[in-house]
Amino acid sequence: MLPVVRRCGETSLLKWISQSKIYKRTVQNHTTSHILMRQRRMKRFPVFSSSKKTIITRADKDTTDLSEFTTDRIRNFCIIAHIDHGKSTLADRLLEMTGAIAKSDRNKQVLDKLQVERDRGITVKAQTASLFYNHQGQQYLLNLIDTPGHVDFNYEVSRSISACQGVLLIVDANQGVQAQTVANFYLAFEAELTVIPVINKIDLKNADPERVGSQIEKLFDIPREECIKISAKLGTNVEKVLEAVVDRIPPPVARTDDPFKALVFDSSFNHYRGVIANIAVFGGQVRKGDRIVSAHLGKTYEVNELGLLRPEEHQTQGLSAGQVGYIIAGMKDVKEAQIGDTLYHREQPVEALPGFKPARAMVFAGMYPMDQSEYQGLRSAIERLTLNDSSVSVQRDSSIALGAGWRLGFLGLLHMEVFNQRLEQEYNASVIVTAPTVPYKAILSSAKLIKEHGSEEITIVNPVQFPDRSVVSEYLEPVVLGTIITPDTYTGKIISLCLSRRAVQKNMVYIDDQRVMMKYLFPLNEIVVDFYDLLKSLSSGYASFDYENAGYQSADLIKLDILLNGLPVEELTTIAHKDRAYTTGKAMCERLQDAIPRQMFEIAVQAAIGSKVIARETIKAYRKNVLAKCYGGDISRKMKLLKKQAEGKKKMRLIGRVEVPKDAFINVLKRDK
Ligand SMILES: Nc1nc2c(ncn2[C@@H]2O[C@H](COP(=O)(O)OP(=O)(O)OP(=O)(O)O)[C@@H](O)[C@H]2O)c(=O)[nH]1
Repeated sequence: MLPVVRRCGETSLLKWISQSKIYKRTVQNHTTSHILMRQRRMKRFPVFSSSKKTIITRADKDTTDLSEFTTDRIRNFCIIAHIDHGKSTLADRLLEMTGAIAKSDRNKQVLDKLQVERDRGITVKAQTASLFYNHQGQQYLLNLIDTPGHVDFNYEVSRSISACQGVLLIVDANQGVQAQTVANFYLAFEAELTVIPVINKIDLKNADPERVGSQIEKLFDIPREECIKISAKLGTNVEKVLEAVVDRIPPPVARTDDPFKALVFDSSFNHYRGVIANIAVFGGQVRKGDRIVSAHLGKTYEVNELGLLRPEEHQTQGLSAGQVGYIIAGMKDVKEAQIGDTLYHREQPVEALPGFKPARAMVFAGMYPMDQSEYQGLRSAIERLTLNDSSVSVQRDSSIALGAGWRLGFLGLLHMEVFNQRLEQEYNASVIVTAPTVPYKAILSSAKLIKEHGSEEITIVNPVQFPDRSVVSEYLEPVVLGTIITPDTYTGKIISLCLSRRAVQKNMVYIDDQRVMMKYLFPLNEIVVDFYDLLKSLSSGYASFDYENAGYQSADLIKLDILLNGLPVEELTTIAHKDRAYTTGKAMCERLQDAIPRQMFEIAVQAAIGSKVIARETIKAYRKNVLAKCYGGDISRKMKLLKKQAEGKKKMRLIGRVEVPKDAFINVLKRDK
């Protein structure tokens, strides 16, 4: 079916937005003019005068007393944007201008602290930094949270938003509004935060801030005059951003004379100091030596240390209502101070804050230690890392080939890779990761099974547990609503790509005279592995993509078994759409053929649906005589070679008589899509 393309003016675009799912979910009782009204209520902002003198000071380093910062002198905000639009660069510049970091640290992206962030050049973890800023003779405490841009780390953005009253929405002056700009805007909008649009990279040759300003006006109903045009790299107009933060973002609503109440919005584990919790104080105050309780476990702790993050830890005498900082209270176990927990004074219990909605895993994979003797070490590494990344779900699992391990749920494939890399870099733990799968569902028809599971509907996160067709009335696959924004020259190619992924077009509109926004309903399985890379390469990097959950749809699914000489290999079992069964099966057989060394007998590698074989490769017989290498009669050399061969065999998994090297086997698993 041919897509309907509309060039639309503001009214039709707004109409379209109002019909879209994201909009409905977000603003059921609002109209876009509410954004305007809300922004106008904060109407202390319209004039930006570059002649306004800004005095920037550095706070006293060691004896910081925050008592002068009553809530009206505090602003909490986060920086949100599409990937690479310059969040971290702007954050650096703000830190530099307010004296939190030295000028010599320019462009070092100090808030990207993790090794994985520096290696990949992306932010994966939200980072907090407190700035002292003198505006019109008044000293302000600004708490900034720099957030990741990639869709896989959206959970970080939504958590950060809960500690803020406003956001800086950064848009690249050349690329314009992109898919994650839209998604992040709605996250802020849903939380009723003040949005300050900032058009960045105006120094670029192809920058077109006017066009971007009109996109922002059309899509978000924010008057274009409210956009601040900056170059974070060169520092141009960044001062205006600081002024706008103070003028436009409302102070937090919190009272110092209420009982102490704080939300743990982030948490990490330090080997020597235990749990370090990042908190937003919603009421009252807390000081060193206070006895506080964690609502989650009901345990009492003594506050050993607290302070601001600037972005390094900077001890203070206390933290009070509206402030954001860190706290260390002798929590030694990762189960303490969970993200979303509420802290309060032992003598003044309060009702717990609502916390966070758990993240919904999009991709599941098995994770196993390389050797079972490393199981305990890996368990504690996973526990500590999930404290810092609470969007990962963990369930114990075991496999015949790989032993005891876990089934982990991630928000996407990049998230899975980053978690794996962090395990290696931060905990020195090397792991085996199995093929990723999306969470399918089945509606059971067998009364016996329904009784066993306690419900008609089951979720399948491990392909081995895929129930047979004979006991199922319907299989369901997860679907997502994808947003693609692209220059219109690439629409033809992108539509073909989407159709090849079983996607159904929902909408297509022009957001300006060259750029198109398309909405497609995708089976999640079709985009999880390589869709984003393909989209980028066929649009020369210009198209952007974001998606949100859109529930489940009925699907013709099958379980695909891989057999070695007739015996099924449990770990290679996958769930596939019926139309994809042959290509997936054939590709896996071919890879397995390459991965298994020849043995003394012929090996049949087969892909099968039930008892029906759909693809086959053969590994020819071969005799590997290690001793043939030994001419002469050196017995010690012969023994060494035999020992080496025996050690090699230990790393083999036996399937029937077939020896499969463990690592080769995993390589097949990893690339089964
Ligand atoms: N020319 C120019 N380049 C900029 C400007 N701001 C940022 N950049 C560059 O854009 C790239 C991305 O900047 P980042 O600050 O890492 O972007 P980000 O939004 O934090 O990226 P993620 O955290 O990965 O989403 C870097 O190469 C920056 O040097 C600017 O004002 N002008």
